[in-house]
Amino acid sequence: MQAPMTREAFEAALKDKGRLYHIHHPFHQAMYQGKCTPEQIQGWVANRYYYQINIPMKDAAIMANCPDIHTRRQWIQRILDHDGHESLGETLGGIEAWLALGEAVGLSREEIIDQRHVLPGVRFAVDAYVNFARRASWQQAACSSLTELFAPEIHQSRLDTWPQHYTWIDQAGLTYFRQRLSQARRDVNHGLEVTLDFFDTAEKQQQALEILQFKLDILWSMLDAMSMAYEYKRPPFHTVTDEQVYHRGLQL
Ligand SMILES: O=C(O)c1cc(C(=O)O)c2c(n1)C(=O)C(=O)c1cc(C(=O)O)[nH]c1-2
Repeated sequence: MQAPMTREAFEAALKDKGRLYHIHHPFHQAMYQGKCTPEQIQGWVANRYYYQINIPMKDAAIMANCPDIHTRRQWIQRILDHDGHESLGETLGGIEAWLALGEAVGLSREEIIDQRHVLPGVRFAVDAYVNFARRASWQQAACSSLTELFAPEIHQSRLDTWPQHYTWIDQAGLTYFRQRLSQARRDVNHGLEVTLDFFDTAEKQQQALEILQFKLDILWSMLDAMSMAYEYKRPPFHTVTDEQVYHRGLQL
């Protein structure tokens, strides 16, 4: 039987996955180089809204599968961060902050909330994440959140480059990215502890790396769908119609 990696080597192997983070996707690279059109930025914000609103449902699914009171007491903070709560004081709930970002880039709240711009490929990728969290053990689902190891850098790159490249965007709208810097660091410390404790055999460690890859695939696939629509001008059904005919989520 193969010996497990040491805790340090396992952590390093997880962090090495950062090479495949969506910060390296051409859509994001163009964004940081100031090459995105207003339509592309708007498309990205409208589509990412679907990710934002599903994160608290994903976290609620993790909590529903978690019998440990101590973990739940900590995990619930993630839901409050996104949904907003009086205890957060001046801090805006993440979903509300994302809507403010949407307005800052020229979208109406209505067109964000009704999901008319959400591409099917983005929807399927995000849904795969939520469904995974429903089916997996809470430790496996916690592991899938570890892309947040790499998220502070991506939020910072928006704060560093947007004001200079996209002067048409009201800077007050960037609050979401500022708030996530500290929230992501706190979340990931907890997620990492859970992962390093739970995945304690060579086999389990490989599974953890595969779970993290699954999540990296989700993030990359979302941007692939956005590239097709907003960069290559090939949104779904473009050979047939100019209308955004795609469904807005089935309420079953
Ligand atoms: O803007 C980004 O590129 C980005 C990436 C990720 C991520 O790596 O999953 C998250 C976020 N943002 C984010 O804002 C966020 O709240 C968040 C929660 C989670 C998660 O998996 O629980 N990921 C992310």
